[in-house]
Amino acid sequence: MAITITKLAAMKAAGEKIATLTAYDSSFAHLFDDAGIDALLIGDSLGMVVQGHSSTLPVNVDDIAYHTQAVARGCKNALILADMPFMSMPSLEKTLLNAATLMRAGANMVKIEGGQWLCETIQALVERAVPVCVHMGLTPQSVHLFGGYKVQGRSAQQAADFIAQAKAVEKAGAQLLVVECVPASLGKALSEALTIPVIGIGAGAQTDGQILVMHDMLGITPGKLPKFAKNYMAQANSIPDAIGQYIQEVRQGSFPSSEHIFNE
Ligand SMILES: Nc1nc(=O)c2c([nH]1)NC[C@@H]1CN(c3ccc(C(=O)N[C@@H](CCC(=O)O)C(=O)O)cc3)CN21
Ligand SMILES: CC(C)C(=O)C(=O)O
Ligand SMILES: [Mg+2]
Repeated sequence: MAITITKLAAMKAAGEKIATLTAYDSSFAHLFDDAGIDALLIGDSLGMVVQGHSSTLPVNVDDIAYHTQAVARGCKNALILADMPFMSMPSLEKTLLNAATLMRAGANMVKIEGGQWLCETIQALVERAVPVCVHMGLTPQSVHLFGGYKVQGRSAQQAADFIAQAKAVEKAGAQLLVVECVPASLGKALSEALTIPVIGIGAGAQTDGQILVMHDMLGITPGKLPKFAKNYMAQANSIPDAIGQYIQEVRQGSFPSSEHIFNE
C-alpha cells in the first residue's frame, strides 16, 4: 500500500522506526521500494554522488525534477520526497513555482533546509497543498557558511535553539523533520519534543527513523565515508541483500551503533 505522511506519523506514534534512503534513478527506486523502504529522497546530494561536484550548490530545480521523474516511475509504495536545491527559494513566488515543478515531477513532499526563518514559506506551501519536510542541523547548502561539513548543535545553547526552531516549523505546518550531524542526545531530544516524525542522519539511534545516501550504504561513494554512514555491502552478497539488512537494522534500532554516532 502506498505510504503516506499519515502512515509515517502513525509509525512514530506506534514506536515503529522509519527506514528511508536517497534514490536518483528508476532501477534503484524499484529495488528499494520492493524491499519495503518507507520513503525515498531525491536529494541534492546527487550533485556530489551523481554529477561529481564537491558540494550540493551546483544542483538546480530541473536536475531534481529530472531525477524525481525517474524515481517516481520505479516506485509503487514509498513516499517520495524531493530536495529544494540551493537558492531555489529566492522569493515566496519563486519558491511556490519551484515546489510545484517538483510536485508535478512526482514528489509527494518537498524538503527545505533551514529553521525558524522558513515559517512563512512553510505556511504558504502548506496552504497551497505542498507538504513540507524541514532539514536542520548540518544543512549542506550552508557548507561555506559553516566552514565545512561539521557536527552542529554541540553546545547546550545551540541544542536548545534547534529544539525551539524545530517546534516553530512544526507549528507552521511542517510534517516531517530531517536532522543531520548532531549529537545523539539532540537527535533524541528533538524526536521527543516534536509530534511529527524526526528522521536522522548522523543524529544517533533515538530518532524516529534514519536516512542514508544510497551510495554510502552500498559502499560506492568515492573517498572517505562520513562517520555516520555504514557500507552494507561489506556484509552482504548482493545489492538486494544489503538493502534488506539496512532496513532490518533500522527497524530493529541496531543501526546506527556507537561507531556511527556523534556524542557531545
Ligand atoms: N555521499 C554523501 N553522503 C552524504 O551523507 C552527503 C553527501 N554525499 N552530500 C551532501 C551531504 C554532505 N554530507 C556530509 C559530508 C561530510 C560529512 C563529514 O565528513 N562529517 C565529519 C564530521 C566532522 C566533525 O566531527 O565535525 C565526519 O567525520 O563524518 C558530513 C556530512 C551529508 N551529505
Ligand atoms: C542526506 C540527505 C538528508 C539529503 O539532504 C540529500 O541526500 O541531499
Ligand atoms: Mg539534501
